[in-house]
Amino acid sequence: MTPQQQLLQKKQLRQILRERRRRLSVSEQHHASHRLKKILCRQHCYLKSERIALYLTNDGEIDPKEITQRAWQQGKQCFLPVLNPLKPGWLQFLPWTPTTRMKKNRFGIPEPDARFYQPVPVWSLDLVLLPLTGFDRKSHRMGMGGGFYDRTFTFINTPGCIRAPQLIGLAHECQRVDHLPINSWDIPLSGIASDRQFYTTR
Ligand SMILES: Nc1nc2c(c(=O)[nH]1)N(C=O)[C@@H](CNc1ccc(C(=O)N[C@@H](CCC(=O)O)C(=O)O)cc1)CN2
Ligand SMILES: Nc1ncnc2c1ncn2[C@@H]1O[C@H](COP(=O)(O)OP(=O)(O)OP(=O)(O)O)[C@@H](O)[C@H]1O
Repeated sequence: MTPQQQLLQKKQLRQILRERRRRLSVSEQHHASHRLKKILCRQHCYLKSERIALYLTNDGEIDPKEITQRAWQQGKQCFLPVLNPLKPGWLQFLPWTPTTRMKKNRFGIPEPDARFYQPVPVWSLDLVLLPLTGFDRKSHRMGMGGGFYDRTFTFINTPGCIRAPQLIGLAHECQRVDHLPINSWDIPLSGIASDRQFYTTR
C-alpha cells in the first residue's frame, strides 16, 4: 500500500469510528462515563497522580466528567488542553476548577480563557487522559487527525527526558479495532481505559 492509500484508509476508519461513538444514546453515554470512572479511578496511575489533564467531551467522545468530579473532590489539580496560539498544531495545558472562566476554541470546544490563566509546563503533569477516535489492544491510538497530542508529547521519546506524564487514552469499547495503522509520529500510550476494561501495555 502506498503512503497515500494508507492515509486514505486511516481517514475512512476515523469517519467510521466517529460515527459509532456519535450514535450512542444519552443514556449509553451516561452509563459509559460512570463505568469509566469506576475502572480508571482504581488504577495506580490515577491514585498516585496529583496533576491530571482531562478534556471536555466533544463529538460523542467518552465523557470524563465523573473522573473530574472525583479528582476535584480528592483535592487533585485538573488541567484542560488549550490550542496554543503561538505554536499552531500544539496544545498548552491550563488549570481548571469549577469557577474557571472559559472560552470556545475554533472547534467549538470550551477551554480556559488564556487571558486569565497561565499554562503549566507539560512535563509537570502526572497523568494525561487523552480523547481518541480509535484504539487497539496494544494501546495504539487514533485521534481527530490534527496531530495535536502527538506533537505536544513527542518530547517523551527524546533522549534525556527526565520527567514526563503518563498518557492514558479514554474510550468507548466500541472504538476498539483489531489493529490500527501506526505512524512514526504516534506517541506511545501506557494504557487505554474503556467503559469495560483497562488495557495496559506494560
Ligand atoms: N474533547 C476534545 N478536546 C480536544 C481535542 C479532542 O480531540 N477532543 N483535541 C485533540 O486534538 C484538541 C482539539 N482538536 C480537535 C481537532 C479537530 C476537531 C474537529 O471537530 N474537527 C472537525 C473539523 C472542524 C473544522 O475544521 O473546523 C472534523 O474533523 O469534522 C476537534 C478538535 C484539543 N482539545
Ligand atoms: N510530532 C509531530 N511533528 C510534526 N507533525 C506531526 C507530529 N505528529 C503528528 N504530526 C502530523 O499531524 C498529522 C495528523 O496526525 P494523526 O492523524 O496521527 O493525528 P491524531 O493522532 O489523530 O490527532 P491528535 O493527536 O490531535 O488527536 C499528520 O499529518 C502528521 O504529519
